[in-house]
Amino acid sequence: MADGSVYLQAGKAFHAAVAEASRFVGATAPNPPVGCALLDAEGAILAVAAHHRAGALHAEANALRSCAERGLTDRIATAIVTLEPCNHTGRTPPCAEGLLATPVKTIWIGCADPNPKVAGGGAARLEREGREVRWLERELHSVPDGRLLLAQCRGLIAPFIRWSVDQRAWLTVKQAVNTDGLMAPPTGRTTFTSNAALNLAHRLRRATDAVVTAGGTVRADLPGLDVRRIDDHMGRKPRMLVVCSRTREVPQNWLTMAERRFEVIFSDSIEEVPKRLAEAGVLWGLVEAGPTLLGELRARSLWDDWLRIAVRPDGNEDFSVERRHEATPLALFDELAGTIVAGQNDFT
Ligand SMILES: NC(=O)C1=CN([C@@H]2O[C@H](COP(=O)(O)OP(=O)(O)OC[C@H]3O[C@@H](n4cnc5c(N)ncnc54)[C@H](OP(=O)(O)O)[C@@H]3O)[C@@H](O)[C@H]2O)C=CC1
Ligand SMILES: Nc1c(N[C@@H]2O[C@H](COP(=O)(O)O)[C@@H](O)[C@H]2O)[nH]c(=O)[nH]c1=O
Repeated sequence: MADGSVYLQAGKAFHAAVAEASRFVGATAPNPPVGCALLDAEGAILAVAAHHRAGALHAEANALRSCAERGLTDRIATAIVTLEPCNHTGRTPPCAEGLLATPVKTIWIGCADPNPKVAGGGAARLEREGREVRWLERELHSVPDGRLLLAQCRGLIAPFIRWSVDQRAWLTVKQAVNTDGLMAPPTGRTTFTSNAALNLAHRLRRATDAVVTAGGTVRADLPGLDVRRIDDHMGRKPRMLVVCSRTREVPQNWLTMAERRFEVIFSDSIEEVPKRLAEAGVLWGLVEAGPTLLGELRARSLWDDWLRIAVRPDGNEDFSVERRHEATPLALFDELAGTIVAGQNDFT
């Protein structure tokens, strides 16, 4: 096969693997979401699969099983993985071994595994056995949408890295701003953004492990903070956490909150919040709070990325993303990915 079509097929398969992994973002903690596509020698996709939840099969194992069930194992020529295959036995057997049990010739890897137990080991194991390992990062300009796909592969694991390396939850702030530059909705309402923006907000809720709000918003809005507006929400219910200071009184809506199974994080010091969330098992938290908490998070650089939805006087909206790291899980959302890839080096 000519190199051009190899790149075309790899790009297509990376898109499929990222899309499948994205469906399980928010369901795999404390593991990262991972996707895998297996291709035949002509570049046709034989199977696409993802890791569904901790303890369940890894993406590669799931895709291999799908091929085995249909008698297609002998046709596997290329594997596309969003994350380097593992080579250690954890809750499941090593994926590198699973791949080595097939005739796979080439393994394309989206990004290296930051887990010190894997870190380069999976790729090295495959190469030692004579299989070709190709890193998306090194062939970005040849693979169609290479930069977008790399941003998405890195975005899939960004909260996991923050959690496992820094023991902190990844915090995405979502802030809606009206034409006056203010965040308060009109009386009697809890939101003021368009359906498109609210749909995105609910997809973000579905993808995150917890929605984080604060005492002021609970008192003003008694927010639901649940996942609606999405058909394919797969029963996802992010935890709902409320940040309160110990020194102030417990929000007066406490009883209703308790019925809705809110959890309260009392925090003497706001600096502790990302760490406290990580301890509570949250890899990725979506902050939907008012200007007081947002001001505190910003002043102390306690956020990882910041999505601002600004309503313009003509009623349209501008979506902008600020980020403090090169990788961001917001790259997984179609309406934000373009801005993120365009401003690839534009982070603090
Ligand atoms: N447009 C938008 O995107 C959004 C708008 N809103 C709007 O925001 C308004 C409410 O905002 P606001 O009153 O500023 O309230 P916040 O939601 O920012 O909550 C403030 C509360 O957070 C807690 N808190 C603040 N700082 C700390 C700290 N250092 N340590 C621990 N806890 C802390 C305190 O809770 P406590 O007092 O309980 O101790 C404080 O009262 C509402 O009108 C709501 O509709 C809300 C969310 C999103
Ligand atoms: N105002 C505002 C938002 N505000 C957030 O959404 C909460 C209401 O959501 P729910 O209780 O699920 O209906 C509200 O309390 C606040 O946390 N979100 C937005 O996408 N757009 C908006 O204009």
